[in-house]
Amino acid sequence: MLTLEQLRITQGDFSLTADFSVPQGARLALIGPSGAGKSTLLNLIAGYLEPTAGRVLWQGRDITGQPPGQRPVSMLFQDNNHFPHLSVAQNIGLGLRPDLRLSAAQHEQVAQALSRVGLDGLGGRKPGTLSGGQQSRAALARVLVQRRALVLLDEPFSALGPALKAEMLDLVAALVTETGATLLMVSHDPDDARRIAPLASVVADGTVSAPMDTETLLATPPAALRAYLGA
Ligand SMILES: Nc1ncnc2c1ncn2[C@@H]1O[C@H](COP(=O)(O)OP(=O)(O)OP(=O)(O)O)[C@@H](O)[C@H]1O
Repeated sequence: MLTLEQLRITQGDFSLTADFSVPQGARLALIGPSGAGKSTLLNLIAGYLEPTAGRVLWQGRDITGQPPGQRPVSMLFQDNNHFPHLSVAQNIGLGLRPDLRLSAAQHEQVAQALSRVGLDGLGGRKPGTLSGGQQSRAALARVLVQRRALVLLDEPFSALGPALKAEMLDLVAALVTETGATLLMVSHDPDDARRIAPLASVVADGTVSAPMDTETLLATPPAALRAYLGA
């Protein structure tokens, strides 16, 4: 279970609070207006930002003071954060060993991850030579080899067309189900939340609401979400 315990961050005029838990293996969408703090929340959980107050706990253990690399977290950003000068396989290998001195078993893990995301035979290519959808798959393969308990996605598929995005969301759902990982995903599109996340939280007015059933939330949105959805 991920617990955000009276978590608060203040950056200039902006302040965000969160106080709830997410069950292990859950898939949670974070929905809310631009600038409301969705990325900020993911960065707090990943350790790229420090809270002003409160704690982040994983399975009851306080991880608030841990550096990002030591947290049980994989994070995927909108730009897929590939290193352009490294091959696709090397980019995935970085998820296992930052110095890329992979053992035979780790090379095999990379090959298996490539295969699982449908990129068999493309490991030797540079990321820039892959299509947008293939780059997203490669980024997912890196998350997959890391086998971390918490997977954070910050609108990674927003540049893809609707059909490809739906395919990637289904792949993410399948992968996190296989590994038992807990997923938090930022999305601007309520249909993304419906497709992949049984639970959703609203990020608005300086607060992240406790997770609730996605369909119920979207059917009866609170005022802040109603304004955002344009309903
Ligand atoms: N270093 C900073 N100092 C002051 N304010 C900041 C700083 N960094 C971010 N902010 C503010 O924090 C708020 C939350 O930003 P964040 O990127 O988390 O929003 P978001 O919900 O992810 O937005 P979007 O949907 O547009 O990506 C914004 O209002 C932003 O201006």
